[in-house]
Formats: sequence, C-alpha cells, structure tokens
Amino acid sequence: MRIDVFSIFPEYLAALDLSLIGKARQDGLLDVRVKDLREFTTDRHRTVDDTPYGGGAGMVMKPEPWAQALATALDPAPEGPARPTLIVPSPAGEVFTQKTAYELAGAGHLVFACGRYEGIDERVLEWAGEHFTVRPMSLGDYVLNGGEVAVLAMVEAIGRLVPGVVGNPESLVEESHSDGLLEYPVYTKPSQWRERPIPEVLLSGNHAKIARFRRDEQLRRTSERRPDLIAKLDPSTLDKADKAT
Ligand SMILES: Nc1cc(-c2ccc3ccn(Cc4ccc(CN5CCCC5)cc4)c3c2)n[nH]1
Repeated sequence: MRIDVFSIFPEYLAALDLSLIGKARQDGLLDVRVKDLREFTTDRHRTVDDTPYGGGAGMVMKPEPWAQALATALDPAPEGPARPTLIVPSPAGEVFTQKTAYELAGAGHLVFACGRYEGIDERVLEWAGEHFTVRPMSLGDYVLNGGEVAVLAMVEAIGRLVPGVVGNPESLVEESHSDGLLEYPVYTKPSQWRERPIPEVLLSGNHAKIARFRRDEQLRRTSERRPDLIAKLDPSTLDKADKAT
C-alpha cells in the first residue's frame, strides 16, 4: 500500500518512522511518502494561507499549492483502474471507525491532506473529486488544530490491518470493536499484585470457561461504558455470547 501525506508540518509525521509502521516501511509493506506543502508554493514567502472570503476569524489554506501537491500523488500511469482515495481530516467529515480502517486497509493508494488554520479552500476538494475518491474524515466530535494528529491515528489504525504488518494476525481478531463490543480486561504476572488477585478462571486452564468469562466481560464493559454500541449490535453477536460457554 502506498500512502502519501501532505502537511506544512511534515516533522509531525516523524512518528510514522517508528515501531510497527516504521518496520512495515522498512519491509516494503507500506510505502509512506510525507511531503511539505510549502514545496508547492511559488512565492518568495512560500505562502499557503490567506484571509477568508466573507470574513471571519483566522486564515484559509490557498487552493493552488494543494492542487500542485496532490497532482504529484497521481501516478502518471495510475496502477490499475482504482482511483487513489484522498482522505481529508476535518471536523465536518464522516467519523473514522474500525470499520473505516478495515475498508481503507484494502485500498492500494491512500493520500492524506493535512489542513491547518481554519481549513482548506473547498474548491480543492471539488477539483480533487475529478482525480480521487474524496473522503472528508473526522476522528470524533472535538476540534484539533490541524489534520496531522488525525492522520497519525488513521495511518496507525489502517496500517496495522495490512497483512504482514502485525506479526501475529491472531491479535487483530479479538480486539475492541472488531465484533462491535469493547475488549475484555487483560492480566499478566504476578497473579497477586498489591493484594489484588486476578480472576480465578484465568488460572483454570479451562478454555471454554475462559472464553465465557471474556465474553461476559466484553458485554458488561460495553453496556456500562458504551450503551450506544449495544443498540447497534448484530443480533448474532449476542448469540455468540451465549455459545461461548
Ligand atoms: N476530528 C477532528 C478533525 C479536526 C481537524 C482536521 C483538520 C483541520 C484543519 C484545521 N483544523 C482546525 C479547525 C479549527 C476550527 C474549525 C471551525 N471553523 C469554523 C468556521 C470555519 C472553520 C475547523 C478546523 C482542523 C481540525 N478536528 N477534529
């Protein structure tokens, strides 16, 4: 998978050189290219912003540098029929979920446009629609100062689902939100820590009972912390809960 990221703070994306994503880049599983938007300006001051039409606080990102930058992510001969997907972090986007991560992990080429200031001139997204599948994307209902933090989160969530990136694919199966439920609690040695024991069942070696315990914990936690997810559950998920005896 190829991933292009454009930002006026490319150093923000240095975290993508680390850990699992960094290793996947070294292994050639992910081809991540971070570029500085200012490379695509033409004036002496490398200007990327200007005042908003219609007034209002703050500045808006100029369209031309973005069009010049995004054009470099369009391969001269795009690999195959698939258009690259352009993800534009925005408070006004669709909410990024684990479902979105799975979907995007199957894409061949993702392009991320990190806005700053009050956002990017809307005409950029209109123009980009001719060459990309454009998806404004929100991390959640809170306002960040720019798109970089959102891109770090999305690239990590997507990258770890690309085959070969996570050593043991098993660990991707039983994780939060993969079955619509929150994950169960985890414990490790010592079995008694500061007068606190671990749930006895986990020492029983009875895998059926352990599976049942974990499923019950998932349901308990989800109903306590995220009742909204219970309402959205696929009925078969609840049946599975009964079967995990
Ligand atoms: N999930 C999530 C994503 C973001 C996010 C993503 C990209 C950018 C680029 C700039 N900003 C700051 C920012 C500040 C104020 C407004 C609201 N203004 C009101 C009138 C015009 C705009 C919008 C945007 C971002 C924020 N935040 N949260």
